[in-house]
Amino acid sequence: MYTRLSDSFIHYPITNQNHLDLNSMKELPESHAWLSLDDSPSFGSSVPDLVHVINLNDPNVMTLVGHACKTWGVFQITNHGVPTNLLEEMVEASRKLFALPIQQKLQAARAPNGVSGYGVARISPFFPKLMWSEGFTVVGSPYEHARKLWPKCYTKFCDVIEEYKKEMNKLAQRLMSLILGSLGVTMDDVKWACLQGSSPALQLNSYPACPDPDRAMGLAAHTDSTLLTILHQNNTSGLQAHKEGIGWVTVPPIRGALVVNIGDLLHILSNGLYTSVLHRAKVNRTQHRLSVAYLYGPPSNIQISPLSKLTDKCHPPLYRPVTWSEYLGAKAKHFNKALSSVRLCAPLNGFADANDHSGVQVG
Ligand SMILES: O=C(O)CCC(=O)C(=O)O
Ligand SMILES: [Fe+2]
Repeated sequence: MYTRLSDSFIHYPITNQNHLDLNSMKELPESHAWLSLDDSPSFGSSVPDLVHVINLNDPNVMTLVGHACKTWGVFQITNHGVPTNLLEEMVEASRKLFALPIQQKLQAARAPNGVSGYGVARISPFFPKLMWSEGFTVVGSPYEHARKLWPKCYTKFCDVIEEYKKEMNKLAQRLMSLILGSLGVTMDDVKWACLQGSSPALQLNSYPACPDPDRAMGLAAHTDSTLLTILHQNNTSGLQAHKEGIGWVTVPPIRGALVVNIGDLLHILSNGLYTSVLHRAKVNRTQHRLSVAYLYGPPSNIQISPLSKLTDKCHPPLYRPVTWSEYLGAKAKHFNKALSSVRLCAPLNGFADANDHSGVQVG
């Protein structure tokens, strides 16, 4: 069994990475033209209750966070303490990276069965069409790949990445403490929660302006294989979350706010009480959209299983213990059925795991 994050995809290489230079395309190629974007939302005649915006200084913050985790699995946060200039510097560093010529970016290409480097979305093999996006993943130190991008001046990029990871780690731990608190559990009950996440990943996403955005998909529907993800969507609309009974809802960018997604591992940890949110990114005709996702998980040697405080005779554990990298492997193999693949007992309704989203059209 692999416990190192970098080994997660060793058996699941992406063999056919089609590296088109999207920035130079005047038309949408057939390879990127999606037949159905499942846009049939949305709110009918009633006004939906929108993705919550939570002020982290609110005296009621724990209750608000718990409610958002239960009902949506996604929320936005303000007063999060991450300096604005660091958020801006991170976006500028990404902009510089994605503005490099494609041949240069390919110098730092992710190995077919690796996790770090430049490449297409890891979920691409599950879809018949390609996505209108490019990505750069950092697990561990960014130096090796950054040196290939900028042989002489990679230090600034690496410094920004390291500083960003440091700040995000602080914030992720604060959020974990609130989330656990809202479940009636303390950080002391979950010893590993106070430790540094194993090797949290940073995912830089680039969605160039698209000549035919209604038929293109930036990042197809998926849940994150994390405990939680902190997303900076840089004032450009594109992120949508799916809510049962409502459909796809845009998570509007709010200046200075960050988006928090609940991931599959938190769904497991909470024994299904908190929902991992299905989300996707759309593209637009005029703006190049950049986003930065901080993917936070448990330390690599820790097996995640439903918290014992949340289980009893009437609420048996629904999932078997699984490490982060083992779960990433399950995701690479089963994609939207990964949760079912680690499920111990069938849901009471006899259907597939509600959080597997098998019934939602993800393509
Ligand atoms: O770009 C976005 O808004 C979403 C990115 C995302 O979902 C991811 O990186 O996992
Ligand atoms: Fe995501």
